[in-house]
Amino acid sequence: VKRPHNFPPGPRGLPLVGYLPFLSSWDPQYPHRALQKMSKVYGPVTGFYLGTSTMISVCSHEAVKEVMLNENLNGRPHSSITLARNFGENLGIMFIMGQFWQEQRRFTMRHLRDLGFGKTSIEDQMMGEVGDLIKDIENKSQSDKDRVVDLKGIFQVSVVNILWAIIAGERFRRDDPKFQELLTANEQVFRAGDPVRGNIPVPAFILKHSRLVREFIGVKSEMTEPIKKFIQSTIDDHQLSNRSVDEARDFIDFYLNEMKKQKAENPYTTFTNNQLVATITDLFGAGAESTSGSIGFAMIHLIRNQEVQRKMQAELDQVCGEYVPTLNHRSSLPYTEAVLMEAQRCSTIAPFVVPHFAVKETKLQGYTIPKGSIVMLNLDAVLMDDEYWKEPEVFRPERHLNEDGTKVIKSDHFYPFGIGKRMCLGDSLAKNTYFLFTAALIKKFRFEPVQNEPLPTLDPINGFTVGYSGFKAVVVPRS
Ligand code: HEM
Repeated sequence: VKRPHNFPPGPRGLPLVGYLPFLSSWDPQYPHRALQKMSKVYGPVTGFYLGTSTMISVCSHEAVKEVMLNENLNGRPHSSITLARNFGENLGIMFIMGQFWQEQRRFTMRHLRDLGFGKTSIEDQMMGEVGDLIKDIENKSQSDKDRVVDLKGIFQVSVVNILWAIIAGERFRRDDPKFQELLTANEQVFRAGDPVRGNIPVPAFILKHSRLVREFIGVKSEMTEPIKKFIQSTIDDHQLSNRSVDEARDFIDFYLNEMKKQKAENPYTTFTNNQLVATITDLFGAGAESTSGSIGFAMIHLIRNQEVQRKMQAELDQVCGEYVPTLNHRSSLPYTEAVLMEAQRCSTIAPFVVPHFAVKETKLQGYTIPKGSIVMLNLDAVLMDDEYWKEPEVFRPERHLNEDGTKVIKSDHFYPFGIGKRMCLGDSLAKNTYFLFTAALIKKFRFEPVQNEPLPTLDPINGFTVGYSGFKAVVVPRS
């Protein structure tokens, strides 16, 4: 395949399929590590063909940052997976671009913020969910003679309940089977996807008729059907209640009002029912998996590092006394903050961020990036870069603290939520949720490894984002 002038260095592939058949030879298990190994040979910006698409793999802090801040690289590829998920159209927020994206993202962010994203106004509600989770774990620990608790999937309900209250004004019972089904379906969609192959633009008819191709790129979009149906029925209920802007109590109410207003004024409006369904599918998907995954990985790190757990408990006891940690305590808990940061650094749940796309020909680290290239940002490479982080594989919260441990150091190499205009839209909610749950659990319980069993693994499970493996722990209430 002839490469464009000044294209980044990289391996050559075969006609039609490009480098696709050889990619996994670099690392058969983890695509993000395969591309990191490739960058050691070709440099931090590597270019190759995947199918007929030009693919740019970006593996250094300087280059990743340059992409995130370059508006010409702020598009998203239109993959067959997202089309299959969203009524055959490009909808939602995560996978759209241009003016449509700007308009929808701005509206969504404004209202989610007003409704409590990152605000203490919803803290009571969050603390209610924290309390329920603590009770659930307490009961499970009490009912086992060795106090062993299975912590698989246990954080998801709590996290989604907070998000769902903002979106739809409702919460679920922890044991509601219908809700559990939705969460399982969501998890399956995320775990099935191949983060690199999933971007190849396979024609819809091939995707529809070939199970082999679907499996190869990890399409389980049929699993989003129950989620979409559930979202639609929630929207229908809101339509019936027909609350005006003054009575609006959640995101769906605000969106329906905007739809009504725009329908009367603007024949080309982008505010439609399907767009609302797709936006909520994005928020539900992005919010449920990522935040509960971050809590899960942090808990595994803390079980594997008992000394760190004890130090965190000592700080929590000293600062919060008998109380469960609140957002007000947060700035007085530098060690706890450093533990949370270190878990996000060692086990980022988005090793590939979300794929970016060149909307125009542009330059990156001096190379020419052709219009239409898919740009894979390797956040894991940034957070594990041994030239910046000393012994990056070692879990060491102190690296985020000043010498006497009283202040958190903000490094410009640490951006688990991305930077620039495509940055995570839920970061403020995610940070608060991640802090309140992890800190409360460590304050209330001691988590220990189960005797005679291997330690819970940190090896991530692949997918569009990566997940943690379910794990068990001995959970002992602290007095
Ligand atoms: C610990 C939890 C989370 C992490 C680590 C995380 C991380 C990220 C990252 C790295 C990106 C991509 C940035 C880029 O493309 O350059 C992203 C995008 C996004 N995130 Fe998050 N996220 C988290 C939680 C959430 C939550 C709770 C929500 C929603 C409620 C959310 C909604 C989104 C959306 C909608 C986008 C796409 C934004 C766009 O394309 O304009 N995320 N997130």
